Amino acid sequence: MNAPLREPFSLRRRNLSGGTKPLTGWGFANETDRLTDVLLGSPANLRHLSTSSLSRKHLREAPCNIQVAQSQHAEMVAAYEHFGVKVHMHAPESELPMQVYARDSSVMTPYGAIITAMAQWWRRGENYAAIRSYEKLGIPIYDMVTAGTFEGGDFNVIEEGCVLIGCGGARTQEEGARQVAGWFEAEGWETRIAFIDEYYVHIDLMVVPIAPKLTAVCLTCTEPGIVEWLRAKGHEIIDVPFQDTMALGCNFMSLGGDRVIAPKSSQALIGQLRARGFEVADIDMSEISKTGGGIHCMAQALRRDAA
Ligand SMILES: NC(=O)NCCC[C@H](N)C(=O)O
Repeated sequence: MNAPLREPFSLRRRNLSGGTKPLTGWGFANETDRLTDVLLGSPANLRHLSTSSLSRKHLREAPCNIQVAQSQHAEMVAAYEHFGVKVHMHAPESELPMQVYARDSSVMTPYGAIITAMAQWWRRGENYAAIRSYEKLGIPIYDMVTAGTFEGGDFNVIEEGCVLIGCGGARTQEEGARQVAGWFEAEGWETRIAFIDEYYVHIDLMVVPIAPKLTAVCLTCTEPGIVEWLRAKGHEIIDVPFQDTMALGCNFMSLGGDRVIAPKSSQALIGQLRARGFEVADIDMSEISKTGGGIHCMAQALRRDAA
């Protein structure tokens, strides 16, 4: 495999009128291409905070055992390494209790990274830490969200040149969603905004790509219009039951090449994937997910190679 080609780091690589050139050494066209490099966050400073209805429920009933959560995260890291994926880590900062959710503070695109605009004050510093991470990695910034808030779990590349943007209001605001959509429309992409209830936090709780034209969706909570749109594009859908979805069971990571890292509790999804011949690394994420996110929320794909 060729080493990523270096291009000078910059804070705005985006061509303002569109037509930005894709990076050569980083990024990806499809969320289902072969993952070679992933950016993760350390759980060293993880705290179980009242961040969403989902995390609050566990705070009330049985708060997260942080040590167990950290060992579950280590198992997830080992799974990436087992599959030959190079793991890059944000430098942990003690002031950032949710840095483990590396999906949200930035978004990797074919043109460079977007620095998002976190909604909750205790996560805002993650955006600055992410700029430092990309500088260290030598990955230029495509642009930074300036119109309201936008979180990376709401940027969902459905297929090459097509993005579904979640907008629940509390995390990603419509202003932020429309700013990002506008950038990608200028690049010639198809964009679609999915308005979701803030209870679900981000769109990647309920819609996650598995393989080309194969997408996991929680049909119970996803707008029928979004499901029809996916089907009209020829996507086959694996339905993830509502209860599993609320336990982050639809929040897994496609590694490409029919390989997936998924939470052990998501038995219906795992059964369907194995029946189709997928290799699934199933990891017990039950403790760490009490803090409100899953495997997809914890990962930012930095590079994927097309088959
Ligand atoms: N993409 C995601 O859904 N991320 C999960 C973030 C969980 C974190 N506790 C939060 O509420 O911000």
